[in-house]
Amino acid sequence: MPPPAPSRSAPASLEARALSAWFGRRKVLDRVSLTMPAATVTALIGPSGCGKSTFLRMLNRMHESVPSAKLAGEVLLAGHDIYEPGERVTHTRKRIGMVFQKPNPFPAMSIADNVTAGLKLTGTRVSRSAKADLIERCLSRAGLWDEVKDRLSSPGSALSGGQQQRLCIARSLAVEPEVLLMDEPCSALDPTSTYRIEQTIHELAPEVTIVIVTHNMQQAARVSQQCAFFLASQGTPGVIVESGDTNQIFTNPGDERTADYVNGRFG
Ligand SMILES: Nc1ncnc2c1ncn2[C@@H]1O[C@H](COP(=O)(O)OP(=O)(O)OP(=O)(O)O)[C@@H](O)[C@H]1O
Repeated sequence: MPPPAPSRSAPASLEARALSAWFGRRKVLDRVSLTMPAATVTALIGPSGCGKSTFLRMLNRMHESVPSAKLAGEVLLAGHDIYEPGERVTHTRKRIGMVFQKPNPFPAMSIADNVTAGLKLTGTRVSRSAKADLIERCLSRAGLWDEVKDRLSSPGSALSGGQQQRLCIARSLAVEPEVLLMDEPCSALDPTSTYRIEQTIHELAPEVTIVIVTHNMQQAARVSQQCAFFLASQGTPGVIVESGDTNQIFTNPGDERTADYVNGRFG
């Protein structure tokens, strides 16, 4: 059994207000607004190139790390704009974690050290005695503890792709984020590993607000409570055509383009 220590952070709401994005002079998103309620899973869906990843990367200030990138608009985390002057990027990234498409554990670092790797980067102090508990708790929350508890000092590279992705989730959880962003976290994984990650998302959802980009419509339907459909038609910047309850988006969407996309008629 994992240690009983509860999560120190509570899930927070996230709200994008009129977010626009540019790469150089090219505008790729136009005034996109979306509320992502606390403790829910929001799936971002839409054809390739419509701006889903760019939108996701603006939610924790990763977009601005691209030299040519610009943005306008606001992102409210629990009501406060993360882009307000004086807001520190490291503080935002601690509160809003990210899991990428390709699992990226530190290959030579042990499984245990991978879990705690983010603590130093974000300036989070944990006593030596609390560290072991934290490692067990995060690996348990990421659904990996039972598979690795007897080999915590093995390198991260010794794990399968799906296990590596769950290790990355554990690493994100170690700094107790209030929101977890996931950019196609299963696209490099086999169906069994995908199923295991989806289970992990289900288990985490009450404790962490999750926003996930996925190309897999079945996955969006399985894991999310809310869905936003992005589209960029004929070279115009991406917009959200429709967002709302996942069940409604899949069974009774309000826009014909949404119906065509979720039914596989394009994209
Ligand atoms: N670093 C970059 N420099 C220049 N243009 C970029 C960069 N990253 C993305 N773009 C462009 O911005 C637009 C949106 O890309 P983005 O990756 O956000 O779309 P997406 O919907 O996530 O696509 P996919 O589903 O294929 O991952 C695309 O036209 C893309 O070519």
